[in-house]
Amino acid sequence: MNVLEIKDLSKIYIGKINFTALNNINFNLEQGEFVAIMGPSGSGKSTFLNCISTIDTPTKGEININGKAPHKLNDDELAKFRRQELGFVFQDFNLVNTLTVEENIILPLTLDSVPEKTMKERLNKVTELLGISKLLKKRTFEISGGQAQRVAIARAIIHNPSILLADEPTGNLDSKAAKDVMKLFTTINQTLGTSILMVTHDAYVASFCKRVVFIKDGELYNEIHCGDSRVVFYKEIMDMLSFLGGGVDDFK
Ligand SMILES: Nc1ncnc2c1ncn2[C@@H]1O[C@H](COP(=O)(O)OP(=O)(O)OP(=O)(O)O)[C@@H](O)[C@H]1O
Repeated sequence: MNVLEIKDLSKIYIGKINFTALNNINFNLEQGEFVAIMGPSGSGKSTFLNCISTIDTPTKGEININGKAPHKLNDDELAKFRRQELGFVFQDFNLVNTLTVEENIILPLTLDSVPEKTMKERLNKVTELLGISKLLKKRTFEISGGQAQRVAIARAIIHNPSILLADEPTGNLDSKAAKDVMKLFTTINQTLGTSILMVTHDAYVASFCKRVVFIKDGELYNEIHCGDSRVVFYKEIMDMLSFLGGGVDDFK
C-alpha cells in the first residue's frame, strides 16, 4: 500500500522570468519505506519536500497522503492534517526555546487536546526508544546538538504520523551524532513501521535508507535500492552522485 502518491507534479516559480523547479514528477512511497532524495544543489529537492509537506503549493499535479489530498483542504483542515498525518525534522531542530524538552515533545498532542494519560504513555514510549528519558526536565540550551535532534525526532513521531519528512536532518551535526541519528531513524522505521522520506546531501547518511531517488533539474533521474551490503550501496550512491555532477561542495 502506498502512503504517498504523487502524479505529474510540477512547480513553477512565477517571477520576471518563470522558473520550473519541478517538472512532471511521478513518485510513490510505500507504507513502511525509508527513502532518501538526493541531487545536485538547486535540483529541486527542497521544493519537492515542501510540496509534500504542504509548505509549498504545487502548480500542477496531485499529491495524496494516506488517501487524502492536503492541497484541497481548507486552512483549518490543513492545519489538523499536518499535525496528525505528518512529522517534520529540520536541519536546525526548530525546538521552542522557552519550553522544556518534555513540553517540546508533547506539543503536537497538547494542540490536539490528547488525554494526559495517553500523552504520558506516548512520551515514555518515544523517549525510551530515542534514549532521552533523562533529558525531559532540561531546557533546550542545556542539551547538545545531537540530543536536540533526538528531541526534535521524538516530537515528530509522538503522534504516529503517516510520514516522517526530514530535510537535511544531519546537516548541523558532527559525523558521530549524524550516525547516531541515522541509527535512530532506522530503529523508528523498523520498530514503529514509520514511513520516512528524507532529503540529504550526504551519501553516508543516505546509505542507511533502502532506496535513494535522484533528482536532476527538477526531474526524477534515477533510483537505486540497497541490496545486502550497505558498503556497496554507499559506493553506488557515490558513483551516481559523481555521474550527476554538481558543485564540488555539493556532496559529502
Ligand atoms: N521561491 C522561489 N522563487 C524562485 N525560484 C526558487 C524559489 N525557491 C527555489 N527556487 C529555485 O528552484 C530551484 C530548486 O530549488 P530547491 O531549493 O528546491 O533546490 P535544492 O535541490 O533543495 O537545492 P539545495 O541542495 O541547494 O538546497 C533552484 O534553482 C532555486 O533557485
